[in-house]
Amino acid sequence: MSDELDTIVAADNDKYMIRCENLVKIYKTSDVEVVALQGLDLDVERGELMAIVGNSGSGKSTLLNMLGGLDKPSAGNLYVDGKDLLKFTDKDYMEYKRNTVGFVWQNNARNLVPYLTAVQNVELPMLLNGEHKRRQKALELLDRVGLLKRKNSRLDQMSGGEQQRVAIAIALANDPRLLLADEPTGSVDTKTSNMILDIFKELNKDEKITIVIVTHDLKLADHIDRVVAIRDGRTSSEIVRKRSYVEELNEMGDIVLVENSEETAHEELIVLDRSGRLQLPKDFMDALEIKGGDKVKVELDENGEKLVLFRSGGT
Ligand SMILES: Nc1ncnc2c1ncn2[C@@H]1O[C@H](COP(=O)(O)OP(=O)(O)OP(=O)(O)O)[C@@H](O)[C@H]1O
Repeated sequence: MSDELDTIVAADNDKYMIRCENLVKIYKTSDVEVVALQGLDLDVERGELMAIVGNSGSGKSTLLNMLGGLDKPSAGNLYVDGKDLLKFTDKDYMEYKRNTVGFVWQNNARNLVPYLTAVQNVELPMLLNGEHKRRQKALELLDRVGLLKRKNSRLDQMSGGEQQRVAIAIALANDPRLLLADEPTGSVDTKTSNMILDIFKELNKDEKITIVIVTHDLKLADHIDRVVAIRDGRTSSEIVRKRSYVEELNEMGDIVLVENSEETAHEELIVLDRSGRLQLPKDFMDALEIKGGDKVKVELDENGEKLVLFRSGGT
């Protein structure tokens, strides 16, 4: 690649917090190979708060593990914060996990030490990083997740939702630019789930942290501007929250017409991959009574504006 092209590509990659191009992950066990990601494309802009949804086994956790630097892709390109993860050495990965990315797991046992207090739990990663002023920062982080009053409670004396908020404080201890959350509301009630989402929204707005949430919780996804669906290890569709007219007016001027406008609509879009391939949503396939491997006919309508798809043999 020429120096000039190199610079352009680097600048382009730098615009995004995450760029996945044709990302492939193959797990090899003694006798089988599982293709968990089969050429996934995904761009996430800096400062975005977005969600990834998909059925069990579609590759969500695999993707999150790649983004978190916990596992290496088998092929494709993966840039996070302008860094090319496929070129990472073990040392680069260690620094990346220490400085760039924070992780909130669904399973608290992975985040937390039950016999330590909330504040001790938050201090722990800073201790490992040799950070000074740990206590003060840990208290600030607990305050940010609304748990300052519970600072001296042992984790096993706290509810699941409170533990999850401590887990968020821990994930923030290294000032990550990217926060990854795997089913963060998986085991909590609706009220707690809303509270956790509010914390993410505040962090995203105030601290400009890019946040990627993997979730099965469609109610949670309803409150997020961009939701990307993964099917069979590929990006299949994208749901974008359309801003309401009232919301746009609210943002334009100093007259607040409506305090809290929830009247927004979501629009589902199918994502074309970089080669122009698309994955049809399952309900469309069911409606046309077609399945994978069938042949279909694709035509443009008379104005050349719309794509029309026919079942093979149909008209
Ligand atoms: N370490 C591994 N070794 C072998 N196969 C794996 C491994 N991890 C994941 N897989 C396989 O890769 C595919 C994608 O799994 P993944 O866990 O990413 O899906 P998921 O969408 O996160 O599912 P869930 O919602 O159930 O967590 C599955 O077929 C799974 O069995």
